[in-house]
Amino acid sequence: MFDNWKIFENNLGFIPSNEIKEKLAKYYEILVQENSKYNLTRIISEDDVYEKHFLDSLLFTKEFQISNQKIIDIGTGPGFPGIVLKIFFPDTHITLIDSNNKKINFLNIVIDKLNLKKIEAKHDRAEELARKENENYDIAISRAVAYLDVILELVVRFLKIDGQAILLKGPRAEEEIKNSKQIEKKLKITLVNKQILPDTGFGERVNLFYQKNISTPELYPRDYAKIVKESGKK
Ligand SMILES: C[S@@+](CC[C@H](N)C(=O)[O-])C[C@H]1O[C@@H](n2cnc3c(N)ncnc32)[C@H](O)[C@@H]1O
Repeated sequence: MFDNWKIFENNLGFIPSNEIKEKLAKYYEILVQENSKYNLTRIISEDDVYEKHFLDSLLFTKEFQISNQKIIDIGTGPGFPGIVLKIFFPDTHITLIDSNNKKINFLNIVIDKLNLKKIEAKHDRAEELARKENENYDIAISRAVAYLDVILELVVRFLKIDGQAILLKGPRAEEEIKNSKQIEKKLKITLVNKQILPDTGFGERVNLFYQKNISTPELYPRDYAKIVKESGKK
């Protein structure tokens, strides 16, 4: 049974309620049970999942309010950060999207067994769903999905005007910003905040916050092969 709640208190400023703890425990149990069937994560020890997946999914909320927001988690995989955000902030409306249908099947089991509300899991590619849903979300969030220039193009059309993209990144974020081919100018999105979190034992985390101020030009997102080719990275 996970008991290092001190690390949550140190990093978030509070210890989760019993109701949240119960939901996290159930989520962890399903993750372990279903991992081999759905090929979800290589990190599986209890402490690691709580610290490197659950806590890491939440660190940005120290500086950023998400209550009542309409959020899409792009390339959510086993539900990071989307399921964790739903457990901690039940009043948000969350859409999870992933191009791998196995992950969606797993997420539907979690949603059902944890009895989560105002959350849905969609099987689609971000670049295709973005055109169908067009400028429909307050926040588009993504963790560990693609190189900076690629992920920016995948997320931008989901956002309403004035919406924010939040990219949860690791220690290579600075290098990705430096090597960026300035796609944000074309996408009409601006880096407004950079949250650099100290290394608490699982590597430095860098969360990037982008603001969209005007409508996304019709050209974007382009098809995936084109995006990747132009950025030079996956
Ligand atoms: C490395 S995993 C990260 C999963 C999760 N966000 C995490 O932090 O553990 C990347 C996920 O993005 C999904 N993905 C990659 N490209 C995508 C796209 N164009 N549209 C939707 N999902 C995509 C993959 O199927 C995979 O589940």
